[in-house]
Amino acid sequence: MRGRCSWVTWKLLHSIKPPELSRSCSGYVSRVRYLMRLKEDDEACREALKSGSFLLYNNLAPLLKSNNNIYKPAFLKASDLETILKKIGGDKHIVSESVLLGCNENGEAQFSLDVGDLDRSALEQQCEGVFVDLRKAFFMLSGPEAPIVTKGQALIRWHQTNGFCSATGQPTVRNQSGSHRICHSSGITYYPKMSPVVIVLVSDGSRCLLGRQATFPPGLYSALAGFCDMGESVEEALRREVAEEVGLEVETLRFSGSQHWPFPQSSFMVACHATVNPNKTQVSVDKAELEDAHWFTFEEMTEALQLKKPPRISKGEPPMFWVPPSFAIANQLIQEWASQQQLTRN
Ligand SMILES: NC(=O)c1ccc[n+]([C@@H]2O[C@H](COP(=O)([O-])OP(=O)(O)OC[C@H]3O[C@@H](n4cnc5c(N)ncnc54)[C@H](O)[C@@H]3O)[C@@H](O)[C@H]2O)c1
Ligand SMILES: [Mg+2]
Repeated sequence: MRGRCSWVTWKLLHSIKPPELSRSCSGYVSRVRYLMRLKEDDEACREALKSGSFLLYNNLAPLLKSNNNIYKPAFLKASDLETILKKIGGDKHIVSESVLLGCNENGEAQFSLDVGDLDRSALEQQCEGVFVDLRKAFFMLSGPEAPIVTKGQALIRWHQTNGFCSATGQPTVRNQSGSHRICHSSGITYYPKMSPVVIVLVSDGSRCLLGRQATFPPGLYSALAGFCDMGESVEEALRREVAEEVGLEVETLRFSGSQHWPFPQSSFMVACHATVNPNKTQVSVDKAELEDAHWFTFEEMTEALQLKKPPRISKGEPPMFWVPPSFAIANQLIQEWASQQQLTRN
């Protein structure tokens, strides 16, 4: 039986108008509710495709546009996309393969679309943009724009790799927004997935601990990170990862923030600060996981934070120490630690 509360909710959902028409809600609330509707209502989403904007990808590389060397994601209006597809001989129906990304400040739906089957350079020319590998794109985009670009890539990748039901082997079918896929044979609904990862900056009070994997670029050290095991809490995963990777026991931990991380598959990074007993700081590195880990001083960290790009490698010289750039949550942890140290030193 439908209770009063759910009936009211149902009425609300079905009377939602695009944000610009709904004056009673704050901009944010009306945008969220509009998106909520587009996610589940195929007809409304098909309608939004006609007036939305599109971020194109070529084999997962996003299209960026430069204005005076400032790069931005190159969102195209629906009508412009149609014109461009016509010019390069692309099928206009591929637009329906777009995945719903979000809703911009003007209340327009945003979509991501991989056009890997079309002529890359013809598209770049028509769109006056360039397809850039996502890792490189991170260095070219300003902070606030990076998340929508990674979200678009993550959703496209998820659809590309979830075309079949893992129980029956039958094809799965997406809804219009791409918010889920269903196997009609088993009835299983699949939703885009992220793996939870803890990332932790360990401090002994005056130094912080960073590690590097053998696959990292030369000289790069980062906060310790690890995937959560099934059934673990964030706190348990964090204690375990620190013990496994560097042989230390965490005494306290404090939540800092979180981030979606697209590499290599989508992870949900939960970032924390942790402390160890300053008398028990002897590191024993698990060489299967890390190539090296050691304690860094405040001065070393401050210097590394000044570098805004990966340093050049000079032949014969040892690689210069650097830390993840500002788009990585590891950088946020390091910045916070350095500010805290600065306060205690003043
Ligand atoms: N955004 C950032 O600032 C930042 C910084 C550091 C690391 N990271 C990311 O954190 C993630 C985890 O770090 P890590 O590599 O040290 O983890 P880790 O220490 O758990 O070691 C990785 C290993 O864990 C195993 N594993 C267990 N569950 C897994 C799963 N769901 N997916 C993949 N492998 C799984 C695999 O054997 C893999 O080789 C990496 O993807 C890395 O890119 C992000
Ligand atoms: Mg690790």
